Amino acid sequence: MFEVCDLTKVYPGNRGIQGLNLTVHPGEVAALLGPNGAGKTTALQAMAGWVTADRGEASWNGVSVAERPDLTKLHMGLMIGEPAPYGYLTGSDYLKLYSKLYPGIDEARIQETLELVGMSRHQKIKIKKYSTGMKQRIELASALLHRPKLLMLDEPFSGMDIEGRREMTAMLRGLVTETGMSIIISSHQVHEIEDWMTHACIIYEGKQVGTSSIAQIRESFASVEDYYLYCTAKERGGAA
Ligand SMILES: Nc1ncnc2c1ncn2[C@@H]1O[C@H](COP(=O)(O)OP(=O)(O)OP(=O)(O)O)[C@@H](O)[C@H]1O
Repeated sequence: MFEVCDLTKVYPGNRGIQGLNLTVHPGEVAALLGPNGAGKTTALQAMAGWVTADRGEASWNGVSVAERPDLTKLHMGLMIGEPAPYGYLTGSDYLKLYSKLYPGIDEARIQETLELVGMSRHQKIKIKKYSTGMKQRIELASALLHRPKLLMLDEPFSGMDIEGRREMTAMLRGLVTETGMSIIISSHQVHEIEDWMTHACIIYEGKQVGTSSIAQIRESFASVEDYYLYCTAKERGGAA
């Protein structure tokens, strides 16, 4: 189980994320939703231990991510920030480089993972020649290489075409169902993840302004988008 308690990272100008609380159990998919600049990426970076939190913590089965990255990172797959930054490497070489971070990843695992993200036939091409969608697929492969129990994804499909988005969401849904992997995902495309997220966490101007299970949302709202609009309008003081 992944737990986030009062997680806070504030940048000059009072921007960032403040007082985030979230619990994600095996097989759950939590969506971070919010407008541009709301603090979703900062929240993911703080949860992953990529930036030092000012306050609060994230923990995996009770072990602090910040204090014991050696224990917790083995269970986490991260796709945050620019995808596949080493343009001079081929796709397969990029995954080989990543494989050194984890024990027991052999060539068969690399090939299986390339297959999962639909990049087998492009693996010998240099990343600098990839489209944005292909870079995102390779980055997703690097996050899945060690078969993490928790995947953190920041706008993972933003550069993908319609087929790519469909293929990757179907693949991830399959992994969640088959392996109990959990996911924390930020996306502006609510409809793409609406039917497989289990929780929505709405972030607005660095604050968590709503968190609810899909079952609860469906009791009162026609869609997650309506819930999102309700939470953000309420925060602006515009909701009834
Ligand atoms: N390293 C940094 N130094 C200073 N300010 C930062 C830094 N990183 C993020 N911020 C600021 O924190 C705020 C939240 O940024 P963040 O990238 O987390 O938002 P976001 O919700 O992911 O936005 P988007 O949907 O556009 O990706 C923004 O105002 C941003 O300018």
